[in-house]
Amino acid sequence: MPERIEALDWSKVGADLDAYGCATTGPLLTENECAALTAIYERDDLFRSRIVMARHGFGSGEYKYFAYPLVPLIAELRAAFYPSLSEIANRWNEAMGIDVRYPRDHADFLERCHQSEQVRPTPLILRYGPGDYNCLHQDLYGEHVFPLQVAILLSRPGADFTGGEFVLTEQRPRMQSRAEVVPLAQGEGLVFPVHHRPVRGTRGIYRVNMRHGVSRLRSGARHTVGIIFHDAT
Ligand SMILES: O=C(O)CCC(=O)C(=O)O
Ligand SMILES: [Fe+2]
Repeated sequence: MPERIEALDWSKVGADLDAYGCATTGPLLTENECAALTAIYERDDLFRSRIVMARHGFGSGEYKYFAYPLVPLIAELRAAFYPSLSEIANRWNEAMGIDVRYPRDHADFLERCHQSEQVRPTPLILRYGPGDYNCLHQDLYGEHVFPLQVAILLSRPGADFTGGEFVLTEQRPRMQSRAEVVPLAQGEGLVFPVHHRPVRGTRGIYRVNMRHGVSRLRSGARHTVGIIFHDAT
């Protein structure tokens, strides 16, 4: 996994995040890995909790948070993505005048979370069926926030499901909001901001507020894995 993630075009990921507020990875997980992750959704022993989205007004569908120790593939993805993302996160914080900096090693950042009682793992698998959707939201779970996250589509668009597009919105200060719909292939990842990002305007750099969600599934079943780098209270 570290080799696969190091081999991504990180300068393009950074440039796409700066320009559009998100970046696709291209093929990341194999069909077999996607199928294996989809299948473990049924393994309740691997998860710490199950959320039925409609009960909380989050949309329709459900998700489960992995328990520690994370299954190896998820642990590897989380640790391998983090170092390159931490560079982008630090550059963004500098641009936005935020003095938080992120260590190079995910274990060191988790230590910071754990010292503030953010100890519960946040990686998750989401499952949507016909008519399900995920309302626009931000994955904030406490004081400590790592500002970028990754979602990987496990299902095959057009074959396993239709509809269910990944949607990002950005709310710009005193301007109308902009939406981005991101087509993903099975096994492809998307890097996007948790809550805000810097945008260069005519009068310098400003902060735009970001939300993400999923449009209504027209048919079939859609599974996604979400990798969030801060832990939860
Ligand atoms: O199902 C999706 O594509 C969105 C998942 C999500 O909200 C997340 O990964 O944080
Ligand atoms: Fe999310």
